[in-house]
Amino acid sequence: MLKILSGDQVKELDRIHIQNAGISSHELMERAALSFISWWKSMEFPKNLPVFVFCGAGNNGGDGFAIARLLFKEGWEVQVFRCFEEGSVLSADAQKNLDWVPEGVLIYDWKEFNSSREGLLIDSFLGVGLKSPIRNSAVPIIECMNSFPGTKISIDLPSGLLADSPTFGPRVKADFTVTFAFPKLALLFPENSSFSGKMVLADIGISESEYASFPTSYFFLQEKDILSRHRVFGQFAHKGDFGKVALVAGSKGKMGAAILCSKAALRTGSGLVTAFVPEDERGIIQSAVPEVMCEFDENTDWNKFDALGVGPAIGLDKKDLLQDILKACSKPIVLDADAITLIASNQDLISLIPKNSILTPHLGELERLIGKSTDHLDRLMKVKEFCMKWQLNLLIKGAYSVLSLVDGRQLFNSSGTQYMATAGAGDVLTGMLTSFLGQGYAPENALICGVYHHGKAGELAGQQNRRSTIASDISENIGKTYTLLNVL
Ligand SMILES: NC(=O)C1=CN([C@@H]2O[C@H](COP(=O)(O)OP(=O)(O)OC[C@H]3O[C@@H](n4cnc5c(N)ncnc54)[C@H](OP(=O)(O)O)[C@@H]3O)[C@@H](O)[C@H]2O)[C@@H](O)CC1
Ligand SMILES: [K+]
Repeated sequence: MLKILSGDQVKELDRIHIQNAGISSHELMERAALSFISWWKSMEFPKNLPVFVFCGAGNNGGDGFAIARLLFKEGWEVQVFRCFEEGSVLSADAQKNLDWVPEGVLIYDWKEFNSSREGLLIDSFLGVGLKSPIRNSAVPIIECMNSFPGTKISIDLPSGLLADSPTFGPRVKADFTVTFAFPKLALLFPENSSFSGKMVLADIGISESEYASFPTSYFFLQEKDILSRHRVFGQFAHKGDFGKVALVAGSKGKMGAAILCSKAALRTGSGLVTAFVPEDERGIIQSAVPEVMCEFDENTDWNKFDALGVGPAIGLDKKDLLQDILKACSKPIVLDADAITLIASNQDLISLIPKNSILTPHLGELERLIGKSTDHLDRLMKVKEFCMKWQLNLLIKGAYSVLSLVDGRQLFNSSGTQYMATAGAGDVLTGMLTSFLGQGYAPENALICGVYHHGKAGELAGQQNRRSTIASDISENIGKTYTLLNVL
């Protein structure tokens, strides 16, 4: 898993890599520029548009000068806009790349920029070197870039955005941010999404082993991390191996939640799925999902199941049932929706939750559970504390959902799409997580596989249906995610 380092650690990582690879810092900058160019080519921007590159005096600006040179070589009309006084001292690598800007690329002062021209703007003014809110003298430069209505692409970070803490001052509003080596933490904060635009991760050839000595609790979960987390089932596997799970879900008028999570558990691979639903409502689920069995006796032996998912639409009058389940269960379980609201308003229940269980609140439920947060960083810290204190796993849902683990690690998921913001998507996830637990996955792996495949299934559904995606479409695409990732 890719470590997410702090802006301060970048220089040290550079130093280690430069030493290991036997290259100069200027060569590393060239790699960054080349990596950017390969993304640029994949975008197929209209070639008739001129490119305006805003460059600062540090290494972020150095990237910009190199990119200007490489784009010019590719046949683009390129203009550079200097974001520093003429005669300023530049970083050594930026100066070298400035010296290498070919004659065909005209260099102007940023004040000469005409924002009403059509073109593509590259923001290479400030990157991870920014450690405090920008100086007053830099504000008009940011405003100038933001007055440009065309596509804006930020290099490494939108200028003005701090790499890993909340930012309040002016910053560039980018359509894309092409960030090097690892995602900068601030690019994953929901409050920055309108500034960072779509994040693109550009590889600059630093291997994960070079990150080994860097302490961090933040990680970025990618497709290549998933397959090894899966269990393999052979030819002789039987229903029992795929697990017997129960879902406590649904109530009068909200039986859809029970249907969605049960079906998702089946689609994820569970051998046997039992739904605990109100007896009067059983007809709905039994005709919608004939593969699901129903039970109604709340005094059942909950430990006869390999895994349990509790909460979707059970109603807030089920505290006693929830308490009985928590007291009875010896294995980790999945808790969602109404179960979390009940726990939030009866906090004495928290200590009854089996260790290593998985909680999947939406933001409203999370706030009820741990209190209000001032921003995402504050939320991350509060959740980490909660998970470590109670030895629980918790998912913060949203773009780049955060998988907060019992040991304090927090993993940002990279799969998913905005089209998953639809009723019942969370019920599908509960079914998937419960299914993986029931298939014998350790809770950490169940959470990682469940969240990643859920996001991937949502992406596939979103590609076909865009905003008409409904939760059932996510479920119907779970199988395709297994094919895509080659999970047997
Ligand atoms: N491994 C990687 O990831 C690689 C990283 N690389 C790239 O290097 C970038 C980091 O470069 P960096 O360290 O030179 O800093 P950078 O962002 O250019 O900022 C320095 C400039 O900001 C200015 N400035 C400072 N504070 C300010 C303020 N409050 N308000 C206004 N201005 C302020 C400061 O001015 P000064 O204080 O010196 O007067 C100076 O001019 C990184 O983001 C990536 O793009 C690649 O090239 C290679 C591989
Ligand atoms: K930038």
